[in-house]
Amino acid sequence: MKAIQDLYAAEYAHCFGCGPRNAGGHHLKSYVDGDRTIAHFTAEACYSGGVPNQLYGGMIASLLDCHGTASAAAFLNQQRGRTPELGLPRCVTASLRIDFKRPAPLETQLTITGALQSIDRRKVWVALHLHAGEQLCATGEMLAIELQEPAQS
Ligand SMILES: CCCCCCCCCCCCCCCC(=O)SCCNC(=O)CCNC(=O)[C@H](O)C(C)(C)COP(=O)(O)OP(=O)(O)OC[C@H]1O[C@@H](n2cnc3c(N)ncnc32)[C@H](O)[C@@H]1OP(=O)(O)O
Repeated sequence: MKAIQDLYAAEYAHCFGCGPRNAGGHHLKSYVDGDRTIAHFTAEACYSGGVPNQLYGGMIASLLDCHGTASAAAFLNQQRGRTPELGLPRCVTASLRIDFKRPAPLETQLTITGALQSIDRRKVWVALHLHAGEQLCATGEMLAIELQEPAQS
């Protein structure tokens, strides 16, 4: 199965967190998994927060950010009855609220999931969870917005 990010058009595939065409990026890969989305990521030791073996919060935000917009694009596609191969809507983050519940460990596989909360035209609300094993480390609530097509001249 292809990752959602691998279906982004080439000109929109440069995101630092998940763009396949960003050689220096993190290349997060998100997948549709039934009625939710899922991604896995293992952070190297250099992404430490101030406390030993604690992942930097900005990296947690990055993971939720990229997984959330990919999820929003997939959920919009599903609502419209389109298959991803026909192209994905271009969704960006308008707002992202994060609760840091427990420290997330370094060099350990993390699991990020997304669930659709609601869709109102171009606006998609996604609930996000980040786990290390059974431990819930962070939750997020995202509003992603589909970009409008540029006006034709
Ligand atoms: C051309 C280049 C394209 C590139 C496309 C690539 C896409 C595929 C690759 C994705 C790769 C992964 C990406 C990782 C995730 C990021 O990191 S994305 C980067 C971080 N995010 C940004 O830079 C977004 C910056 N903000 C914006 O560009 C604009 O504010 C937005 C979000 C596009 C919205 O602008 P707009 O289209 O003019 O929409 P606007 O009319 O202001 O608002 C529409 C509706 O949303 C509501 N709304 C807007 N903002 C908010 C908010 N913050 N809170 C609540 N409601 C809001 C409005 O009230 C309005 O509601 P209604 O009146 O319709 O009920």
